[in-house]
Amino acid sequence: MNTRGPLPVDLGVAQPDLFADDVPSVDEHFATAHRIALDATSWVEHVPGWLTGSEHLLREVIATAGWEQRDRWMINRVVTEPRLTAEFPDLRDAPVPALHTAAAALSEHYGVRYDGLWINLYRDHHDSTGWHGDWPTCKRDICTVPVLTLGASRRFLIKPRQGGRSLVLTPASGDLVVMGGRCQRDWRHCVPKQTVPAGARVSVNFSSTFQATRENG
Ligand SMILES: O=C(O)CCC(=O)C(=O)O
Ligand SMILES: [Fe+2]
Repeated sequence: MNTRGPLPVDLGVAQPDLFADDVPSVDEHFATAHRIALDATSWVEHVPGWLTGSEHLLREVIATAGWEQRDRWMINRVVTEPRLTAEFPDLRDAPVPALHTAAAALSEHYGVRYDGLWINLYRDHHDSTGWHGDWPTCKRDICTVPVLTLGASRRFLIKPRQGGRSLVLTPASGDLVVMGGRCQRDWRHCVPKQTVPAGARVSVNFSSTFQATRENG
């Protein structure tokens, strides 16, 4: 069961027009990109400060995305997800022009046509995403998944599917984290709850119909 409607919490964010001179823009050259090889076939890339004007974009996305509180079955009980979600399987339905520009720049750079969005809102430090590999957005062995952070910095962990040490990234507002190669098959990622208070964080996950489709149809 999903419920859609006005934002159920007051996140204390100002209206977008107060930041009208802070127009979001992305670095089409990905000049700060730093790629980490996780193993021979998986990698994660951190692009600090990829988007400028992220506070403006955060407020715009929070105000316009149309958030859902989703529930899901966990074995034998229904659990309310500890975050809000806005999903745009067709990018053309996404309300914020800067996200269209960002998708175009990512498509050009990574050679994947990003034509959809999946947006999470972590209202505060109690919100989280558990360990997972992305599905159904990645049904191919090799997928490139860009995730843009807006707002609070939170820890983003990635560890081998079989278990083992986690790599920790702490993307700040405007940073991009990109998972590539066999990451969604062989690795798991999460954004854990934390005791240290944090304000609102939005993560924009760029999806592609191509990657969400199995190799053999
Ligand atoms: O919030 C993040 O940085 C990651 C979100 C995520 O992994 C997902 O929604 O699949
Ligand atoms: Fe994910």
